[in-house]
Amino acid sequence: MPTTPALSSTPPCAELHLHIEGTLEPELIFELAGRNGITLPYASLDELRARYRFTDLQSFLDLYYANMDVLRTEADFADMTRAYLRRAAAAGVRHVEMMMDPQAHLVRGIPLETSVRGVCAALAASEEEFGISTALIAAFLRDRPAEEALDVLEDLLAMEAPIIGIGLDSAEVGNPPEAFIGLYRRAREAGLRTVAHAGEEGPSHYIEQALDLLLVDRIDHGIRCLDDPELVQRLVHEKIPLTICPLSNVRLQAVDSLAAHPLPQMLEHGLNISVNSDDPAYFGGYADDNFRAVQEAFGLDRAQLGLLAANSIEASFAPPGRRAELLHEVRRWEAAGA
Ligand code: HPA
Ligand SMILES: [Zn+2]
Repeated sequence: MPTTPALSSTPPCAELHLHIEGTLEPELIFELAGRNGITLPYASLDELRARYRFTDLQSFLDLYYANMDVLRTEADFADMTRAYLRRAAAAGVRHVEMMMDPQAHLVRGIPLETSVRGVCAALAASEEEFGISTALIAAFLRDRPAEEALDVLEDLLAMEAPIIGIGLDSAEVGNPPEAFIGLYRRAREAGLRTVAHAGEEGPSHYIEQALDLLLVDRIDHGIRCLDDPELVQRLVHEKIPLTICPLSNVRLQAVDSLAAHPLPQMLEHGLNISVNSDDPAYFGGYADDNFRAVQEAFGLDRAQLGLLAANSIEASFAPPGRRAELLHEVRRWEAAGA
């Protein structure tokens, strides 16, 4: 008798909250350091891995920015991106909207062209190589001056960088969205989509600011919305997608434990939430690991996992035809388990 292929236990999905620099695995850090003649401040993989214990967002960002130093050439950026796409394909990711942090490279003396061209070279081959459709989001660092962000956006537009939108990331508390109104206005004028991290560590009113002042299409994280029931109702009513990163929230101690993660309440409220990996090399897993973690922690059934996956596709900026195709794949996945 022919054997039927094993059904994947996690659904096909779109990954909407992914920092490409956060996919730099320890092995690749050492490989790129060797290739570029860089002496790392760690003698071994184990010594590096021992640093992956975080107490909050900043403790992670310190290591995240330090490790980026190994990214020097277009090929380095392309290799990192290709490694992510390969792993994401195995995780069931069928479409990715990837953030990159151009400023984090510019401040190290890496030209915009180098980082953007390197990432884009891998993205351009992604559909054919991995079956993953892609879009690129330029994320701006909220702990650096807004004028600098605007200059970088102008440079990205001038070089016709193939970006679909902009985002806002880095240290949240004390860096509210309001400083970036001009940046987001310019992005909208240029026809770009907009997202922003809000309510990861920062208060719920940063989420309101991102909506009211930056007019974002999506909120990255947003878990702190539960502190404000009226805001939750608004997010439901206005169908604002929130890109949730469960393992990230645990590792950065934004929640006390996975069991204490608000994902079930968010589903119950009817929020459009999706499951994402954020910085998978640092937080203990890719999209499939995040799906498995919440499935086990909350006993989610196939329909609930399918809903999370369908949310990710509906919240994506993929063209309607691609969205329809991917939603069909999710329905097939759901039905295969019935
Ligand atoms: O999880 C994150 N939060 C904020 N900024 C970031 N930049 C990379 N990852 C993150
Ligand atoms: Zn993030």
